[in-house]
Amino acid sequence: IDFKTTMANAEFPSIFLNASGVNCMTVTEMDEMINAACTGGVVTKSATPQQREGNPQPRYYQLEHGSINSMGLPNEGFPYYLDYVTKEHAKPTILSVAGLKMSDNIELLHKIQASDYTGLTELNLSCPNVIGKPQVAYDFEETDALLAEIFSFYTKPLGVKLPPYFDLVHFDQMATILNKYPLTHINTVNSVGNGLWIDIDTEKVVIKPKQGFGGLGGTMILPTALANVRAFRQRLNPSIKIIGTGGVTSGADVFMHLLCGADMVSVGTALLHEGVGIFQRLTDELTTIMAEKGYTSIEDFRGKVQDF
Ligand SMILES: O=C(O)c1[nH]c(=O)[nH]c(=O)c1I
Repeated sequence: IDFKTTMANAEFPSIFLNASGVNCMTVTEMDEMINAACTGGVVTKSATPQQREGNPQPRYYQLEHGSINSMGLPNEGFPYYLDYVTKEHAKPTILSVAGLKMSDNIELLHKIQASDYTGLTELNLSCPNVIGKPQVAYDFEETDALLAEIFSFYTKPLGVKLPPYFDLVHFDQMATILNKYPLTHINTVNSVGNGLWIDIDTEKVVIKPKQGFGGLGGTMILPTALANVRAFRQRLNPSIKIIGTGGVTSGADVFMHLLCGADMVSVGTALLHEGVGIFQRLTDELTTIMAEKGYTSIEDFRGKVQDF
């Protein structure tokens, strides 16, 4: 079965991507993603104007059913990633950017607009771990104003990375804003912000930054991720594609994201845990499920989850 898909001007040989932040910090990691079997391409670590060390360690911790992180946007800096994505690669790239303030985002997108890069860009509106900075995408007015400013000059393919929402009215309000703009895609969900975990032997939190508060990923956020994929698929213009992210560890999880309407699926926590071999496993497991059900194409079931 062929899992290739197209978003904007990019043909992805597979529906699978890394979740930004995992396996995408350096050229070595990004090349590994591109060269791995069954990947569609690579999403870069969210880039800030300058290189950043990020938060003090430990800043990532693997839990029994997922992960918690407060990385603090460590990255090699925008020029590093723009240079990488502007080069020729065997598969498409998505350049993720995350300003620390509105003017950063505008500045970064002006630079991409002026650059030779013609691929997809993803504006991360949902980093939960920059100390003192609220997530832009939880401020509807700011998000609307930012997108209005960006699309007054930006003409290249652009998507946004969204945090999870937990209120149906918020889905309505955010979708109404997003539908105003010629976005290529949304990527939903980012980590579930500001969870907390404790080691009861030491009675200490498990990560150092932010008194142990960090974004949650992995299996435990799959129901939240599925709800966000379905809610936005129901509300967004069909022209806006969806990368489903959150909680994927098996072919069955991929199948559920696709039933909710995802066009592509990205993997974070499980990729960090298993390595890039996971994409062959997810492909094999999804293929088995489809064969058992008599599906020959993803389009036979994508977005067709049934109400009870
Ligand atoms: O702490 C991070 O670097 C981070 N961590 C996340 O879980 N999501 C994000 O978008 C980011 I930029």
